[in-house]
Amino acid sequence: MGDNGVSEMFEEPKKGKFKTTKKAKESVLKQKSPAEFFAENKNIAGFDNPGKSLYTTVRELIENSLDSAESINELPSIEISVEEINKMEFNTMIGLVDRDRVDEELYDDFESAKVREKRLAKEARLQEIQAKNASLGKKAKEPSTNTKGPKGRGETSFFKVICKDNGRGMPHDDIPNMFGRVLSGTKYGLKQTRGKFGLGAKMALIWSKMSTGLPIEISSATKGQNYSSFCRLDIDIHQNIPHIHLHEKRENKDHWHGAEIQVIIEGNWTTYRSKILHYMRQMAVITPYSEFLFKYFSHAADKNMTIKFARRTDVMPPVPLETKHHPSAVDLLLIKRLISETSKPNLLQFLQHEFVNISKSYAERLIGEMGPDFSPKMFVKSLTSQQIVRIHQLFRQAKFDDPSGDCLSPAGEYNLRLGIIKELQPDMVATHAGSPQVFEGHPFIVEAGISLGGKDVKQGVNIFRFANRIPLLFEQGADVVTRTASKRINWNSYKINQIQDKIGVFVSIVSTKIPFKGTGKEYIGDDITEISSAVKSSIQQCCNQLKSKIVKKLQARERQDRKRNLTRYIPDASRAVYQILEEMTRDNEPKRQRYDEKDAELLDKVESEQITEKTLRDNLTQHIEKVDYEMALEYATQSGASEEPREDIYLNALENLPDFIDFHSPVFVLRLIP
Ligand SMILES: Nc1ncnc2c1ncn2[C@@H]1O[C@H](COP(=O)(O)OP(=O)(O)OP(=O)(O)O)[C@@H](O)[C@H]1O
Repeated sequence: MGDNGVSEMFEEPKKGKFKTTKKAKESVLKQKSPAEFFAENKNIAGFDNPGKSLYTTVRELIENSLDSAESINELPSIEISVEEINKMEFNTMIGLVDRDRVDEELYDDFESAKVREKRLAKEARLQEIQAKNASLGKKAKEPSTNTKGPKGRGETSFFKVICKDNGRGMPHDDIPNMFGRVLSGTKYGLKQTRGKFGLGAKMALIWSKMSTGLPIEISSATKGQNYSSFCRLDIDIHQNIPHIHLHEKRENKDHWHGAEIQVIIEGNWTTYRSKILHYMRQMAVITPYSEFLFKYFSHAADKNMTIKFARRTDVMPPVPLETKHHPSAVDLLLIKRLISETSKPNLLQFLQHEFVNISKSYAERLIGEMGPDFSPKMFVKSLTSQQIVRIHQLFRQAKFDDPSGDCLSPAGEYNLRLGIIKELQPDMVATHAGSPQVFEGHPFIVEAGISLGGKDVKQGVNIFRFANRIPLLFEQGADVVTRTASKRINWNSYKINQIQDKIGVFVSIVSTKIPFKGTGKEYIGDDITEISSAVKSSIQQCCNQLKSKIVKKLQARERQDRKRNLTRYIPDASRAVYQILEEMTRDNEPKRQRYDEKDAELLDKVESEQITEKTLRDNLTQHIEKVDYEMALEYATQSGASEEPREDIYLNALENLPDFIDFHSPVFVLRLIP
């Protein structure tokens, strides 16, 4: 169709010629703000339903608090409270007068008299059966769901969630945008952080806006600030901008620093209670240097709870460092952005300073390889689109050293072990910290721990997953850790029974980029070979450590059993032998002469009662002791001194000093390795 045709199509139609004149003119193209998009697709950010939304809100607030305290090297102290608000209280809060129902039949939970009668009769019958069963000692059967009360969505529950931390706080003027503009945050650089998307806190606010219509309240103060900021705001979803109700500075007499966020949302405590508590417990495992005070307030006093997760160490992993991009991990768009943001004037300096692992000489070689229209001195901002594509292509094909893991801050084997012992109290535990590795130009470190036994651990494999020190509780089945632990580890070969033993598998992965599937940060896919093989090898390392402990334990038990079994036969054996000896003493003279001297002497001793049944018993006991000792000695000599029972001791430097001093004693040297 020529240009004329197009203009014809959009030409104002002649009056009366077409019926749909206006509609034809209107464009169907619409735009959505990011806030609108996430409000409509809140499930992708972990806000699937009221229960999950309560869980995700708690989680996002805690993770922000941890990021904040750790960023200023402050041992995190976080208080989180969840307070149930019933509908009446909520209505009072928003100034809505509660109204009694008038037209009962209008309601979803309405039950006609006939239906009610039927249900009650059924319930009574069931109760009768249960009472009968109980009197016969049979196990009571759970009542089936269709005998429960009338159908209906039930009373909605609202919750006030407050999270207070001792972190860095926020600059007064930034607060509205940090909480009222979707996709804004301070964690976008190339750095290991829990937060990444600039979305979590805003989603809590969007959910509060959708479910209760109430604003979020933020109090915050930075270190040394003589005032604290208070901000009450909600979000203009269509424009994706904060809508500020109140933003003021207040006195900060106690010189407090940190943030306190309060949000009132719809939720469901009953269905997500255990998830929230599991999350807290796992967070306590991976951050034993933090203290958490979790409080739940309900109208039913017996549901109230206060749980304190105490700090067990003052040693915190170092603050992760921001790093530059690795040339093999950048795409075209990113190269263009780096070019527009760089302060370096020419191509040589740009390559050398905006990427890791490109030295000056390597940059020169790369530029030579790019072709004749490139030169080291050329103005980087004058590069054409084609030239940028050429750089990108070369980055893809050229060889670069792997990025180092220096910018990462793993939990540390010591902390992981401490966390596992503190929270699970297992019978056995082994931990392993892998060395830094790389996927798609991003460094990552895998640490693992395997525990056997312990409290609140089910039989079989119990997976505990952590990514950038966040516990991951959902979508476990597809996660790389679950897949590896359940499909690629031959537990039997480590003398571990996958079905009967209570196995705890802890895997913590840290990276500048965690390849989460989706924005909900629920699981890491199983499709990155480098990560899945690092996970497998870390678990295997732990299993190997456990195997030698298990084998020793089994051998010790075997020894004990063998000794016990032999000892059990001593009385019978000595009695039987003694009876035979006694009988032989009664033999007549000619028969006796056939015995050799030694045997005759023995029989004399039995006759004169120098040897009794007790003598035999004592000698046999002594012999078993001796054999047992000799066998243990033989095992120790065969397996060598290195196989002697050993326990690893973990020492952690109070400060992150690399130049440790060796401690010398006449019999050992203690060397600390960073
Ligand atoms: N407790 C807090 N203390 C200090 N700053 C905070 C706190 N909570 C939020 N912020 C600031 O607000 C910003 C936005 O937080 P938000 O939770 O929306 O996103 P994020 O944490 O950056 O990323 P993600 O969506 O992945 O969690 C953060 O980047 C941080 O700078």
